Amino acid sequence: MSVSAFASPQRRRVLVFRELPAQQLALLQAQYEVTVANPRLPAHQAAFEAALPLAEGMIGSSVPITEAMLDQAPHLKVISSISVGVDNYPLAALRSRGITLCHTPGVLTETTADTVFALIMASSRRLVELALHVREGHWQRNIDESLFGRDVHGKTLGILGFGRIGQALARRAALGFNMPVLYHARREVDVAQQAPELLGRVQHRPLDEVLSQADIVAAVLPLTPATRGLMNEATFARMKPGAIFINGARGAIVDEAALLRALDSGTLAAAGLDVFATEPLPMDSPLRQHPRVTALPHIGSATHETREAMAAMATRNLLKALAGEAPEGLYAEGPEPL
Ligand SMILES: NC(=O)C1=CN([C@@H]2O[C@H](COP(=O)(O)OP(=O)(O)OC[C@H]3O[C@@H](n4cnc5c(N)ncnc54)[C@H](OP(=O)(O)O)[C@@H]3O)[C@@H](O)[C@H]2O)C=CC1
Ligand SMILES: O=CC(=O)O
Repeated sequence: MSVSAFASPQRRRVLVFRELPAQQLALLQAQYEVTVANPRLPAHQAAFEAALPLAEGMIGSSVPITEAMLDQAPHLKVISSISVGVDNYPLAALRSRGITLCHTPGVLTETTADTVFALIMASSRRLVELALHVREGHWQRNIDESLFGRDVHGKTLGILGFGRIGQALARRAALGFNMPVLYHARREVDVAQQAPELLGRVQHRPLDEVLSQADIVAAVLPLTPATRGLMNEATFARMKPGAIFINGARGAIVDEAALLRALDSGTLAAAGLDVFATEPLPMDSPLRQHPRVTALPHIGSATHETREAMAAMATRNLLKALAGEAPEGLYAEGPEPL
């Protein structure tokens, strides 16, 4: 991505802080003066900072937007995130400054649930480890039980967070793999209304019960002050010995040192992780090389179809909100609605 600006003093300005497909960029350029600059790239930092003072709209993802940045952007009206998660944004500061936040719920739900289920399969059946066994030339005779995995079908799945992605994951597990599902969320979902196909197949339970009864626990809830560090020494200790932990939410909901201890002590048989406290995962993180960790580079929604749909929705959101109309992906809730 190159830093680009198309200057004209009369037009309203938009700052694109992450790559946007050409078609979406063209839609923005048709109406606005557009600067493309990702502040995570050293070569773009100056352009990003130079664009803030006149920007009325911003669109992008994977960049923590700070109050200091908002201080530099007195004309900012809308931020359109190319993500469903909004943990990169200072929600209270946006609210107090009257800046609209948009995100992309829904369009990535099924793809992300696919990824989380793939991590469940990979961790339980040791797919990455065994594929490497073949690739590295170790398959000289039939494998013995030291390389056997664990069944997924019929096992109890615990889901932390039972919104769009949690329910899509539950459908895969309950309807496809005959798995009883226990879920933890602050509110019980009206399954008959919201997901009738899951009636009788999912149960709302307190966190402790989900952790102590599930064979596999998968996290798909937002990162908020209440969920930061939710999985720690004490909560991992409540899990069944030999259980599997999957994180498809955000890295910071997990105390990674406690996760490593749970793996090394045998409390956990394996972990499948799409997200990490620091991304990209640092080269010296023990999670990179751990034999019982399947680590993915935050690819929950990373298919061609879904990333295009997210970029298109985020662009529509930005254009509508800047035009004073109601965007479909308006982020309306605060971080802690209860
Ligand atoms: N790995 C990846 O690439 C991706 C990760 N994600 C992550 O997944 C998250 C969920 O997305 P989505 O399903 O669309 O979101 P939803 O808002 O539809 O669902 C969130 C769920 O989490 C529950 N929840 C919220 N706060 C708490 C809490 N403190 N304790 C327990 N449960 C809580 C909510 O229920 P209630 O409010 O009743 O508690 C709800 O069931 C995103 O915020 C994002 O962080 C999303 C897409 C891709
Ligand atoms: O992590 C991805 C998101 O959309 O949130």
